[in-house]
Amino acid sequence: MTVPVLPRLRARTLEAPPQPDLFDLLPPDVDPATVVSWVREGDGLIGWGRAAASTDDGMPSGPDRFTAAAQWWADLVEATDVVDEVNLPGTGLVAFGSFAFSPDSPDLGGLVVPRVVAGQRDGRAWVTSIEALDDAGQVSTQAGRSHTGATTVASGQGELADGIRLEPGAVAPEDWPRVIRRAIGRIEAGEVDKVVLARDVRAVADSPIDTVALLRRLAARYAATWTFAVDGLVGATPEMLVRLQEGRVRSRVLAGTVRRGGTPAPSVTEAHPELEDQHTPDPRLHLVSAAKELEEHAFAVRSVAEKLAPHCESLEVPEQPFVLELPDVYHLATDLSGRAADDATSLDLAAALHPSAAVCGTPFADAARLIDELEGMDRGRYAGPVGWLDASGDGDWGIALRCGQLAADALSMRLFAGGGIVSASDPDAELAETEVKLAAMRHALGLGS
Ligand SMILES: C=C(O[C@H]1C=CC=C(C(=O)O)[C@@H]1O)C(=O)O
Repeated sequence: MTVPVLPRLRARTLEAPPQPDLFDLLPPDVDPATVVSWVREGDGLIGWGRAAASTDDGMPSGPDRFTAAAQWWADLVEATDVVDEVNLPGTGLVAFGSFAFSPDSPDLGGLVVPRVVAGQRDGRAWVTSIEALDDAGQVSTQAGRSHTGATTVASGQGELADGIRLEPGAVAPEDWPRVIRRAIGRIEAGEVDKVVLARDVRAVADSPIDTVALLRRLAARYAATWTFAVDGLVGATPEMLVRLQEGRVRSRVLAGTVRRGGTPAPSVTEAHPELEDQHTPDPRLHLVSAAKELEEHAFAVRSVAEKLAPHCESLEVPEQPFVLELPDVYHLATDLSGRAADDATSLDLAAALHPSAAVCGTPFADAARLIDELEGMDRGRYAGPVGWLDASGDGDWGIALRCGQLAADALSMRLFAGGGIVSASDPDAELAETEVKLAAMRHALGLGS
């Protein structure tokens, strides 16, 4: 057995002036492959450089990927000297992470600690520099070369590669309705109640695709989502798997989608009196009244509530969903909140919740098997947890949706989109739903929405 030798780190957090745009702090010569992000409506965390990564230390694979990363983090926290003048969630030592959807994926993901993290929330801002120490407890020469000048305004960034084109992924779009029909057959045969199926599309470029350009475009158009980047996985997710901050637990569950501008059904529920004008061609009407959408949503909420409840002393689960408005789609959404009852970290909670019915299905083991059989691809870290945690265990973990995975040479990117399939699903509408969910990444790549 190889015992990983952890680096000794020193993390120092200082208060800093708030920034109109966190991405402006990225140094002009930043290595885009190291850029990490978790930003929503201007607040959040970004980072660059690499002080440590769980994958550098030989993490075990498969179902152990979360516990192995959690242990690595606990050991690293123990071995790090921290000076924190701000003391908020996200200050001091922070790791960003993303994890594979499936334990069988070759790309299992893990945690990464940047050299510099800049953060802001509610008018307070800070910069944390993280340096490796040598045996004598001095900053090592290599770490000394890291970027700490977080007030440098980045210039010359944000250029998109020319000539980006889209190519079919594992399943061609015209074949997708046939895959959905097979899934519906299996649902009707009683194998599963719901399965979430996803497809990929390849974006190919003539010159490297710039992570920072993608982030800036996503943050500008999808400000109400969490704009993320970890190890080349870049996107803007509207779904918060779990947030743990100062003992408070929250989760935003999404399931049930309609295109903005789609045709509504002519009925309404009491939960949305503002939609009572039945002559308004409002697609939200369809969302709040269609049995298919409500059923799909209820599956997803139940799966999160059941897994969160053992970790909470109280958990509020609203009876009715609300409609979340995004630039391209409306979603049915439910926000759950509670008080933590144990010492589970945000990463432990994310591991307990993954995979939720919003990305897998119910019952989950059968749905996972069906995904494997029908999708014909490895999801990689799409639909897995993505986010950050600090030394106290507080953190945010979203579900990696509306995203793409950059290839190591940055000359191509796999884009992903999926949807929940229940017995009442319409195969052609499901294809259209994946197309509209791909709009975020098409926009980020400068291909229109
Ligand atoms: C699987 C995806 O969306 C999930 C999240 C929100 C709504 C969903 C739906 O309505 O099917 C999906 O469960 C995706 O965006 O790739």
